[in-house]
Amino acid sequence: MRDVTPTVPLECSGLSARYGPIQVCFDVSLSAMPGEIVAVLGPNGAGKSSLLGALAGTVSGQGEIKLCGMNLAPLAAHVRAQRGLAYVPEIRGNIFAILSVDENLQLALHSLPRSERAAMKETVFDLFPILKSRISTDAGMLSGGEQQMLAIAMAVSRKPKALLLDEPTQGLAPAIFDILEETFTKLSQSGLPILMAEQNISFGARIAHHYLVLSGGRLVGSGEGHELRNAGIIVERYFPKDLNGTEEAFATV
Ligand SMILES: Nc1ncnc2c1ncn2[C@@H]1O[C@H](COP(=O)(O)OP(=O)(O)OP(=O)(O)O)[C@@H](O)[C@H]1O
Repeated sequence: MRDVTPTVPLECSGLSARYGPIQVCFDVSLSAMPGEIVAVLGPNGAGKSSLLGALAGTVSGQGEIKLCGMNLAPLAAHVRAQRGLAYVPEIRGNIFAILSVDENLQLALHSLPRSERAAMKETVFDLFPILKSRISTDAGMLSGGEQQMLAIAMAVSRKPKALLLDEPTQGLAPAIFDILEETFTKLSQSGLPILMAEQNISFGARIAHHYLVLSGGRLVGSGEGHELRNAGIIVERYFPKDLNGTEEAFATV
């Protein structure tokens, strides 16, 4: 009989991450289905960025990583990106400050067939109209929110199969959160799975279908996105001994 099990877009199991001899993530297993937004929550130093880096290939890792059934684990970071795993690092690390918005977008669009580039450019301008009005501005001159929009636009321009977002709201004004919420919701409705590291539980509550909690590099909890509406309960449940410090570490704008 034919196997009709749907292919999971993004999954990993037994994933570790390390910096030289120091291991910082341990035995992490997770998955994101089509159109799902999965938030990875945890305070500073929990290992969220390291986990995303191990998935993207920018941090040394061991374990199984699959993208639509393809084994990514042996592949270098740039090949994982070519295969369709898009990664927006913390602090907009994928944009080039001395290049204009247009030049940055051209770099990302280069991975598409020439015939698809103009339509994709319009798609990203539909997502972020402000970028169209800043087309000739150097990326380094954009506001933090605009830089984040450009970083996401570049990742999306490559028509990825899954999107990794590292703390997309970090350092941004709450007004930008609305734009990001709308964008991530639209992307997920188009079927794109999103794995998002986030310290801001309230932002997670606005968009995540599921959440995972990382502490000390280990997954210690998980649940449905709607549970995040009560951030206090999440903090108390997973970090009861360090409530004050953790409340600060978890922003709840
Ligand atoms: N380049 C590095 N070299 C050595 N250790 C690192 C490096 N980057 C992070 N670490 C350590 O790895 C652990 C996990 O850090 P990581 O940045 O992944 O956590 P995080 O949950 O993303 O925190 P934050 O929200 O502050 O970014 C921490 O103990 C951190 O000090």
